[in-house]
Amino acid sequence: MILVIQYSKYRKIHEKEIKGPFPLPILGNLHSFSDLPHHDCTNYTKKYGDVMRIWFADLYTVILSDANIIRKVYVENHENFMDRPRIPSLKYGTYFHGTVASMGEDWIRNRDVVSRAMRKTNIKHIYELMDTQVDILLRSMEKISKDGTAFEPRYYTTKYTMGLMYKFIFNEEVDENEDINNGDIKKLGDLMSRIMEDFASGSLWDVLEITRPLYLKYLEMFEKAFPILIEFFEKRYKEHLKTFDPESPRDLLDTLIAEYGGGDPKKTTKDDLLSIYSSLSDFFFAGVDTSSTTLEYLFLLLSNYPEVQEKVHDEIKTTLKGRDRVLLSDKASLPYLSAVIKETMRYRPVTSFGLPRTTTNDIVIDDKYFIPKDSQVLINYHALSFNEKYFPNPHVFDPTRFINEPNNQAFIPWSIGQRNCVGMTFAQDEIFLCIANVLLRYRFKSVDGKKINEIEKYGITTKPVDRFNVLLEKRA
Ligand code: HEM
Repeated sequence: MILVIQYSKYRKIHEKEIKGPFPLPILGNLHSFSDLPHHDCTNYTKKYGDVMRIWFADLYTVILSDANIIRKVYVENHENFMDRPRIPSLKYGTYFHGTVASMGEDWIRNRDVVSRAMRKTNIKHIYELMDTQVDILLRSMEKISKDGTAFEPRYYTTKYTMGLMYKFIFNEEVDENEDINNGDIKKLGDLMSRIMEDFASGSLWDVLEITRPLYLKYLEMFEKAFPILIEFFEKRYKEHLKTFDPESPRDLLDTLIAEYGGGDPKKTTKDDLLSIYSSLSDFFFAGVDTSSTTLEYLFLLLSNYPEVQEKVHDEIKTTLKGRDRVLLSDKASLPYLSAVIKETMRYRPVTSFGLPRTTTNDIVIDDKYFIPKDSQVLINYHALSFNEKYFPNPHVFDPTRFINEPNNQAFIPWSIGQRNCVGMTFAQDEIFLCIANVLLRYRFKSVDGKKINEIEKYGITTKPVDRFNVLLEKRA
């Protein structure tokens, strides 16, 4: 009986149905995935094309690997694709509030609030925060290079982006000597990973209909990560209210307080509070690991390609004409560095499938592809990055491709359209300021003189599979 129900689901649904591999009952196509599912999907494109269908157990999923189609879907048909799939883990991890998880009118309002909040949190102030964090990182590097010990990029790039986010969100300092592998920061990171892991990297329980009632019951009874996170944010919310001045917001939390009721218990609803707490959680979730992993890959690839590292150092040195600090205003004068950052993000995209979207109505895209209502839609960043049509010789790490074509329309690591990454400029600036100032002062290389393993490990953010160290050499 189950088999009949399962297979009736897989029947042909439209003459313009999207092609994909043959599914099995219950698991759909999940059985065919290895521990690098984004690579598996890239391989499937050879047979099924740049728009294909995969059954994630019971969830009909459309995977896009072509920049023109992605534009047609995410920009031209934004309204039909702006929501996120209503999967159980997202429900119990966010109560569908905040920026990442809200839908429809709620999302439109929240996105507007958050975008204004980011603009209002005085831009100059944000740059000063970034500068301070760069200083902290450079002091750690100075000490490590003097001691002659090895430098672990993952630890220090995470400390850099986490320190920045703490200050940006709560106006709180992360102590320079604090070990982020312990204490409050570790607790916060673990909670957020638990909440977002299933949503961002996929979980069988979320997509199996047969076990859904049990799974929902389980989450209702035992999933306590989001309530604990709420307590963490609520404590800071109350602290902020004691000294809150709507005329001079100190941080993101202040600007969200001002936007959602100004802290007045009569004006601030329960929903408003959830929107504030969930938005704070989103910024930690979406803004820490993504940027730190991009920086980690920069350390890895520049160690593996020393000629690129020397060239980019020379460009910075020549441009600065004796100054000892790279400023954001130097960005336009450093095209090779910009190209290196872009090529790193192309060669090793940190979000394998971006964040999932869903369809509000049946739709035919480009007169070719039928996408049914309630499908999950993903971008395969790996396939897009290695699509020869847009990036010739894609398996070669070659920053000059972005010198020749700085505005390559297929380079969209922050997604596109109205629901793209709200932290894009923030991320671009923090990555640029950090790596430029490091490269000005240090040469780095692998510890054993061999190439560092470039293979990635799939996850919420896709990181280098091995933690690695580099040796630092202070430049004259
Ligand atoms: C290398 C760094 C980053 C990359 C590659 C990246 C990429 C992305 C992508 C692909 C999405 C999904 C957009 C979609 O649904 O189409 C996204 C969403 C988002 N990102 Fe980023 N991101 C980065 C850094 C940041 C930073 C630093 C912040 C915060 C300051 C941030 C905040 C967000 C938020 C809040 C969303 C949800 C937007 C919404 O649903 O409206 N991201 N990001």
